Amino acid sequence: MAEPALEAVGLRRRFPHPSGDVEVLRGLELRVAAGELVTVSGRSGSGKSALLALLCGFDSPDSGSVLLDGVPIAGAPPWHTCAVLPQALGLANELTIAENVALPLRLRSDIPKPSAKDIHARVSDLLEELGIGDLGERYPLEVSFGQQQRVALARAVSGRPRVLLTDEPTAHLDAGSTPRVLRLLRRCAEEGAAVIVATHDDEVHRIADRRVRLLDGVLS
Ligand SMILES: Nc1ncnc2c1ncn2[C@@H]1O[C@H](COP(=O)(O)OP(=O)(O)OP(=O)(O)O)[C@@H](O)[C@H]1O
Repeated sequence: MAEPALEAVGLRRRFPHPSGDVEVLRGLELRVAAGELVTVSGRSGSGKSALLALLCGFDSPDSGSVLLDGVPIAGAPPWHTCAVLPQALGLANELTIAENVALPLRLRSDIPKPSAKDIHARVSDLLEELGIGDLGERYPLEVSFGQQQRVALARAVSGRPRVLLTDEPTAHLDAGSTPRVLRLLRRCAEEGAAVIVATHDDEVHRIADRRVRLLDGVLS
């Protein structure tokens, strides 16, 4: 495999529980190369979301480390480096859908800011591609949860992140929308992102370069 873009080394994470602490991740190892799409399966409660939270720096492991391009992360990296589509979506409800998707492009400070015309074009293309091209001027709470989920995916990918982490990205979609989301995830990998998808959906596993399973706190 090529040098990993994202690497998890010996991740351990324990959570308090009324009947005693539960160690959800027990020395987990994962390496994902740039351009690779990896799906993570595992029963409900096995720790998929907990793993994604560690990989994007929202949470810290009890021991072990997460490396991006060989460098340990300290807190959450910027969106253009590592973007996340969490199950809770995390859209800004006071911004329109188009403004939400434009955020990573507007906030990026490491390169010259794209022009308003380029931002508009990127946002429109993504919304169109995901079948929600007519919703840009609405607010997140004025559309369905499945539509919000696609908005959150568009926002995650708009800044062309090096690493894309998505949690159940097809969970609330109708049959017509799933292929659109799968095509976009695949394209992100083909454009060079390391893509990790936690999912129960066999349709998503079918587009993966590699599938790993989370069981008893480790991947196999
Ligand atoms: N912040 C937390 N505090 C306490 N327990 C937690 C916390 N986060 C996760 N857990 C526990 O860790 C375990 C794994 O949860 P997680 O949400 O990662 O599972 P999952 O595999 O993503 O499940 P699902 O497929 O249902 O989304 C669960 O037992 C959960 O209760």
